[in-house]
Amino acid sequence: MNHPPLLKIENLHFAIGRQPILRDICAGFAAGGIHGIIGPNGSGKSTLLKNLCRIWQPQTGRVLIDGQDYQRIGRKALSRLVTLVQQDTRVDFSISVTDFIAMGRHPHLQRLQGLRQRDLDIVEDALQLTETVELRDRWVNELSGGEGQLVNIARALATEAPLILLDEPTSALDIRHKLDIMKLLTALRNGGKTILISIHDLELARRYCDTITMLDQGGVYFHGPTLEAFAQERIKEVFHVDVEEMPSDRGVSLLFY
Ligand SMILES: Nc1ncnc2c1ncn2[C@@H]1O[C@H](COP(=O)(O)OP(=O)(O)OP(=O)(O)O)[C@@H](O)[C@H]1O
Repeated sequence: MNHPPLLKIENLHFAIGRQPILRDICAGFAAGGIHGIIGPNGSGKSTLLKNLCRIWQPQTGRVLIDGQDYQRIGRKALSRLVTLVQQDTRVDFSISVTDFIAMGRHPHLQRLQGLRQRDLDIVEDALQLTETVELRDRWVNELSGGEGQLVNIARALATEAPLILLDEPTSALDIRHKLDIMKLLTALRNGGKTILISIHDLELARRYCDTITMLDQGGVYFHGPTLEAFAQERIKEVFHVDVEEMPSDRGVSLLFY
């Protein structure tokens, strides 16, 4: 991966009230990669993702998307560049899967404009890519956690945003659905998307992410290639556990103790 960074974070500080949550975050994320954000509970992963799509705004520092300061980008245009798949997929209103995914087209439409054929085609593609075609007429609020997560990703795809942020998309899923999501993200990366994923499962992170950003107490402890991230001393210092890499024919598994 030798692409220039699609996303650059410069000296980002974020506080809630007087409580500093993120401090002096600096990082660059190359286009066309899966970038893992890891760190203990409360280290700031979700808060960082929310700052990167302007749900929350940093008090100081800059976020550059494709070289442009995101504060200078209008809300709709920003939604066409970056989209967040939140952790909680539940909605408290009845909406069909197809209509929910079609909401991803809103940044491309004028106010009160209906969906055009191109929008319907993109929704169809998102259903196909996420293998959710069979769910299309179901109510979103009646889906299982795994189904809901796929539909959420389909909505993100419908935005056509090149930058997709995912907040712990695998945490509530069984092992098969976890692997399905990671394989889907790999396919999207191979298709050119840039993906930032906060993830607790360190084994999945090691296997599927191209780079790792390790947060500790609101700061960046490590930012670089995945294989370097999992050095014993780093894991020990940030997660306070020991780790041993166990190589096998199928890759490397991690033993924590
Ligand atoms: N709305 C809020 N108001 C006040 N403090 C908050 C709010 N949201 C998050 N925080 C605090 O910010 C810090 C970082 O939280 P955040 O959810 O970003 O961490 P995280 O790394 O995603 O955690 P986890 O792995 O448990 O999901 C925590 O100390 C949390 O208590």
